[in-house]
Amino acid sequence: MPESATMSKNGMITKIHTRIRTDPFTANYELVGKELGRGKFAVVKKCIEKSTGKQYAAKFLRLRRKGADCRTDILNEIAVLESAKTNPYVVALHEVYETSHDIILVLECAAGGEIFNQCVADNDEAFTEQDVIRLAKQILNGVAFLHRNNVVHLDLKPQNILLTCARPLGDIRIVDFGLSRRMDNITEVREILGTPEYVAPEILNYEPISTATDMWSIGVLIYFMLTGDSPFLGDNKQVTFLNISQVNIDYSEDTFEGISSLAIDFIKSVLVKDPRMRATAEECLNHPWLNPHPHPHPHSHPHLHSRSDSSLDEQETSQSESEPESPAPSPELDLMGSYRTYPNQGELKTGRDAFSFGESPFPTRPEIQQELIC
Ligand SMILES: Nc1ncnc2c1ncn2[C@@H]1O[C@H](COP(=O)(O)OP(=O)(O)OP(=O)(O)O)[C@@H](O)[C@H]1O
Repeated sequence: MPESATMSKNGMITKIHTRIRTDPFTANYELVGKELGRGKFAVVKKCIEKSTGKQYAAKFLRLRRKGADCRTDILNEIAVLESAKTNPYVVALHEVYETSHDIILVLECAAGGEIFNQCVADNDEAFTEQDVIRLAKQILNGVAFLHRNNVVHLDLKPQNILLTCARPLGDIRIVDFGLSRRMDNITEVREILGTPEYVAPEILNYEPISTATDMWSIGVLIYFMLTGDSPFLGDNKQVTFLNISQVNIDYSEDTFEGISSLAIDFIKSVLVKDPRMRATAEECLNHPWLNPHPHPHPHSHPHLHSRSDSSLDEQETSQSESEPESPAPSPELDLMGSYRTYPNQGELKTGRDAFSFGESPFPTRPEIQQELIC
């Protein structure tokens, strides 16, 4: 029986099609190994389906959080996973169980773990720029799919981008749709959501959230994947928020040593304060950085150690084979119908001139500090 509730609250979808099983989870699955991870309200454990011997990740979501019933939030997470089931880069939902305390999402197991680990790894464990290009295309493919379906993720960060395999480097899977929202069910979302380092300026300014909010997080994510540095991270949350609010970014040659100027240009196209001026996921997929270049950058970067077994597929296209119905738009045409051009490498600016304190006022609303989900 499909779940019957259909009401939406603040962009949440609660109509789901997956049957919620109430027979014992442990009758059908065996928990194995240690935890795969945990978040604020969930623990994720590896399990084996007894009937098939297949490995999955069981996400145990507490039904009550801080004394409140969170069933609606969990149904929303399930509904978003269902809506993206044809996209290969969104983690697949296999089954759902309910116990007296938890709802258990049986998910495809992304055995390679979080990309975070490789972002901060040294030398031979770290991503090459070619790795980042391949993985960025996959992330954007998944996010473009969500955005075409009017879904915003709102918590894109390296802990929520997993790998099917770490070595050899596999493919990405986007996880954790706990904060995701449907944009067409609401006129505006004015909630404070996300993780401090990755939140967009409009969130700090208490302005409406849109698909562009995810694009900001993608800019932060790609910066981190390329350099190993979190671009806005300060010594404390206030400094981090100030850096975000003023778009204080280090594009210096030191930080980007050996990284192509096209990569910097890509990041600059999304780390733009005005959400309306940010490149969309589709535009990003058409950015020259992500499309084969006849003269690859010859230098290496200390963080971006070259990997002989890199699984880069230069031929990988921006659109997944599973989405033939969605042809890529013209590279220059954005959703507003206006034209966006990508600057040549020669026009790119690098250096610390991006650092300027005191231009735009930092939001002082006390509730922003309080409400931010950290
Ligand atoms: N399908 C999966 N395969 C392997 N590991 C997973 C899977 N899903 C989640 N994990 C691991 O568990 C961690 C927590 O999962 P997830 O982010 O979905 O939980 P959460 O409680 O919703 O997190 P948050 O508190 O950030 O909202 C992930 O960062 C990841 O390391």
